[in-house]
Amino acid sequence: MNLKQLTLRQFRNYKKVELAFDHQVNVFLGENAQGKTNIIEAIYVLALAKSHRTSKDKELIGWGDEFARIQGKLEKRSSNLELELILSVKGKKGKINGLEQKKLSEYIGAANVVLFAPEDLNLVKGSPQVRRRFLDMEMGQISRVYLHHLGLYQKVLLQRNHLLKSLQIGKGSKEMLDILTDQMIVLAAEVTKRRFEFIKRLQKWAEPIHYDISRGKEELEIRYLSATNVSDEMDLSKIKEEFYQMYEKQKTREIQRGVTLFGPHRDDLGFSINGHDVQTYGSQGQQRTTALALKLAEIELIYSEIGEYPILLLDDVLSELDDYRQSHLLKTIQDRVQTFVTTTNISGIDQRTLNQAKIWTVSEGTIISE
Ligand SMILES: Nc1ncnc2c1ncn2[C@@H]1O[C@H](COP(=O)(O)OP(=O)(O)OP(=O)(O)O)[C@@H](O)[C@H]1O
Repeated sequence: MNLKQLTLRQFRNYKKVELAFDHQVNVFLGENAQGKTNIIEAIYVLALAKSHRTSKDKELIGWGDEFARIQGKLEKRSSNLELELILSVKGKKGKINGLEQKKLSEYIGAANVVLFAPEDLNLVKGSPQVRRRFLDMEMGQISRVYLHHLGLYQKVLLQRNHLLKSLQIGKGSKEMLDILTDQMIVLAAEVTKRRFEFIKRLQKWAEPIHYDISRGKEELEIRYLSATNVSDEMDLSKIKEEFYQMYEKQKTREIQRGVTLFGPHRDDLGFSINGHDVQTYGSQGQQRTTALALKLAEIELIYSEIGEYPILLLDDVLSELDDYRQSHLLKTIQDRVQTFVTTTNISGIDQRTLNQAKIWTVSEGTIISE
């Protein structure tokens, strides 16, 4: 999949910009705070209708402007694909080939991106929220059904939490709690089952990649961690049954605390190397290798799912990787994966990568190709 053209209108510090891409690798070079990440972010938002840096769409709209528009012309499976996303204070709308999509979940996934940013180096040791977000963003773009169930789960969870807050102060109906719990269990089971399956597939790709980057020394294992007794061997009905029993048992405690204490919104991912937990024992280098292996695995996984390589976005991360890790990255992208890179300093980038690249200079919201 290739992005051929990107047009921005009132997006962050870009009033109006139109860029045509005819190279496999595009490097955005510039000082700090000039708008390099904003370009990477625009491509990410074009594909996923969500930013990787903020949950507030308002921040994406240029200061003093009413709306922002991102348009992209892509080549996917040898045909043309036009995407358009409009963000305004009222909400956002997505168009595919000029047709407005009724739901954003129908828009997301038309284009696929994999982003690797400095905060991803924190994927292993950061908060569980970072890992859940990783799961949801990656799975969302390859499975509409997952996105659909996740959205419904979050809605019911919100209602249930409101009700638990009321019950905590002696208001609200316990019958209603049972109804919402039943609804939530169905969705929680769907989300959990799919996450188990995704982790299994990700593991299949990440393990050999990690083994390779660690020069045959390390075996990576990824686990889905749930505070409940569900496991990846269970079928959907068994998972539901487990959830049902657990929520029954925890009902009084949840009312006392006024919040839903268990479920996919509290789950996590665990990583181990040669049987030892990376979160606890991993060196910085091992965490980096794990994060890189996960990103490279994602690229392969998307290819295996949709038969097309995603677009790779590398935000200020190349200089964080040593030569050996960079050359692994290069091996993956070579002639296959269209890549957008931001950097403040070209010297941190492998010369072979630069040989295939077009360099764009970014300064105060203007972009010039060199
Ligand atoms: N909504 C907005 N409207 C206008 N300008 C904005 C908006 N949001 C951010 N900016 C501006 O965008 C610039 C930051 O751009 P960006 O985050 O892309 O920096 P960068 O070039 O990637 O820098 P660094 O190397 O430090 O990450 C800042 O000057 C900031 O003031």
